[in-house]
Amino acid sequence: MTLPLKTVIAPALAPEILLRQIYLNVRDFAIFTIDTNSLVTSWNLGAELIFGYPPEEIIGQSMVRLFTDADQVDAEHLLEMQTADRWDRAGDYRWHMRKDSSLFWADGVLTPIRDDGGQSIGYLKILRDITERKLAQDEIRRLATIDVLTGLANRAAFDTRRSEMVSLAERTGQLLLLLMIDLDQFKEVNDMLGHQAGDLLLRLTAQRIRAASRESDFIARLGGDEFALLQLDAPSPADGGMLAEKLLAELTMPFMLGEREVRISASIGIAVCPVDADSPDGLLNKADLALYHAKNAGRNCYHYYTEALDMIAHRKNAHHAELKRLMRHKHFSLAYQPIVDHDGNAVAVEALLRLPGELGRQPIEYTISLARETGQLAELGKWIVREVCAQMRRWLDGGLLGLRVCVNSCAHELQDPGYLAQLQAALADHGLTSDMMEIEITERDAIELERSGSNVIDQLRQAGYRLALDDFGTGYSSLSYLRTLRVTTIKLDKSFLHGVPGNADANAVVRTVVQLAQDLRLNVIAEGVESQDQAAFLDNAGCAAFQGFLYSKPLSADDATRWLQTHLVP
Ligand SMILES: Nc1nc2c(ncn2[C@@H]2O[C@H](COP(=O)(O)OP(=O)(O)OP(=O)(O)O)[C@@H](O)[C@H]2O)c(=O)[nH]1
Repeated sequence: MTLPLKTVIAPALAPEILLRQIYLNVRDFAIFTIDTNSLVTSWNLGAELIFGYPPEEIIGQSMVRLFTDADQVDAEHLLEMQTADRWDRAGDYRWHMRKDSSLFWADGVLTPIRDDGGQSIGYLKILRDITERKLAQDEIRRLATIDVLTGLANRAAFDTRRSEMVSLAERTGQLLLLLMIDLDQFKEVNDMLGHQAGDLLLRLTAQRIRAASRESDFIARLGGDEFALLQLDAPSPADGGMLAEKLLAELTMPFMLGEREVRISASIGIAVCPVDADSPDGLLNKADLALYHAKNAGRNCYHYYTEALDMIAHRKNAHHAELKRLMRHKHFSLAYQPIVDHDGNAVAVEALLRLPGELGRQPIEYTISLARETGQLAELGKWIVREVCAQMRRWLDGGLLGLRVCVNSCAHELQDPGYLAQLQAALADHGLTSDMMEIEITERDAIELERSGSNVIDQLRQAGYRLALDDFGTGYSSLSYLRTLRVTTIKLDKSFLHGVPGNADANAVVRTVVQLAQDLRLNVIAEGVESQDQAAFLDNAGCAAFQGFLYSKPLSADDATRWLQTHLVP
C-alpha cells in the first residue's frame, strides 16, 4: 500500500522545493521520467551531465537513443518497461550511450508511475555511471582466472572450464580430449640459468602451445611447468596424438633465453571423454596417470590412458611420418586400369595411386585421409595430375590417340580455390585438352560439394571436363540425386554385379539403374566386371563401357602402354 506523501515529506518542505532540488541540483544521478510511449517527459541536471543531452533536446524524444545500438535492435527499452510493469521495478545494469556515442556502464532502476487505479501512466528512471568501478571489477575477475606469468588461464579457470566442457561433451555427444603437458627436467633450467630465465621459458612455452593448437582449444598453466589443453569436438581420439606429436616437435625446438640457446622437451598424457572418464575429476586423473606413464617411458613422448587408443594414435602418427617421407621423395607410382567398349577396345584408363610398403597395403581412402590430416592433399593431387598428364603426352607421342584418362579426386581437393587453375596449367603444359580427362568423385563427395554451395562441378563442366560419379551404389544411392548432381558419367559399383546374371532381382536392379542413367543422358561404366556372362548382360542392358579383371588388372605405365598398343583402335 502506498503511504500518503505527508508521512514521508515534512509539511515544512514544499514539493516544489523538493522537485527543484532533484531536477536542478542533483548531479551524480540521472533522474528522468518517460511516458508510456517511452518519450522523455522530465530530465534532471544529473541526466544532462551523464548523457550529454540538455533537456530541450531530449524531452519529447524516445529514450531508445540512450541505449547502445545492439540494445536498440533488441528493443531493450520496451522490455525494461514491460518488466517494470510486471514486477514494479526493472534493474538497469548495462552499457548506455551518451549523446557523443561514447558508452558508459550504468547501474539504475526503472519504476512505473501508476495512477490511482494502478495503471502505469509513465516511468521514473534513476541511474548512475559506474564505469570505473565496473572495469575495475572486470579486471579483478579476469586476474582471478589468468596465470599472470604466461597470460594463459590459471588452475581455477581450468577447473571451471573442464567441468563445463565435460557437461557439454555429455550433452552433445562430442569427444573431449585432455592433454596434460609437463616440461622435462625444467628444474635444471632454473638451477643453471636462474628463475628469471625459467620464467621466460615458461612464457615462451605457453606461446608455442597456443600457436600449435586450435583457437577454440582451452589452454591453462596449472602451476610450475605443467600445462593443460582441452579440446572439445575432436574428430577422433587419435587427433590427441597428432596434436601431442606437433606440440612435442614444437617444444623440442631450441629456445633463446637472452643470449643462451636452451633445449628442452615435454611429456604429454592424454585422456579422452567419454572413453576414459565421463566426470571432470575422472578425466583429470586419467590424464595425470597417462602423463606419469609418459614420464616413466623416458620423457619427450606422449601416452594415452587407454592402451588401445595409444596404439591407434601412435600407428597413425607413424603413418603420417611415413606419408611425409614418401611425399618428400615422391616415392609413389601410378597404375592404369583400362576401360573398354563392348568390342573390348580401350576408351579410357583410370589412374590409380600406388604406395610402397605398409601404406600401400591400406585402402587408398586411408592414404587420402592421412594426406588431408597432414595438409598434403593438394600437393599429392597436383603430383597425380602432373604425372597423369606426362603419361598421356607419352602415349600421344607414341601414336596412342583417342584415349581418355580418369583421375580420382575428392570434395576437399576440389574445394581448393586453386584446383581448376592448376589442372588447366598441367594440361596446357603437356599440350592436352580438357576432353581428355575425366574427374571421378564419389557420390558422398559430390553431395558434399552440392551442400557446401561449391560451383566447382559447374566450372569443370564449363571448362570441358567430364565428371564421373565413382562407386555409384555404395554411398547414399539415392537415385533422385542423379538428377541434381551435374555429372556426365556414373560408374556402377562392383557390388551391383553381385549375382548378375544368375539372380533375376540383381539383374532387374542393374537394368533399372542403367535405364534411368540413360534417360538422364548419363554414360554408364560398369566397374568390377569379371566374367563374360556379366559383360554380355551389361552390354544387353545398355552399358557402354566396362572395367574389370575380365579385361585387365591395373597395370604399370609400361605394361599399360603395351596393352594399349593392341587394344586401342585409332
Ligand atoms: N621459473 C619458475 N620455476 C617454477 C615456477 N613454478 C614452479 N617452478 C619450478 O619448476 C620446477 C618443476 O619441477 P618438476 O616438474 O617437479 O620437475 P622437472 O625438473 O620438470 O622434472 P620432470 O617433470 O620429472 O621431468 C620446480 O623446480 C619448481 O621450483 C615458476 O613460476 N617459475
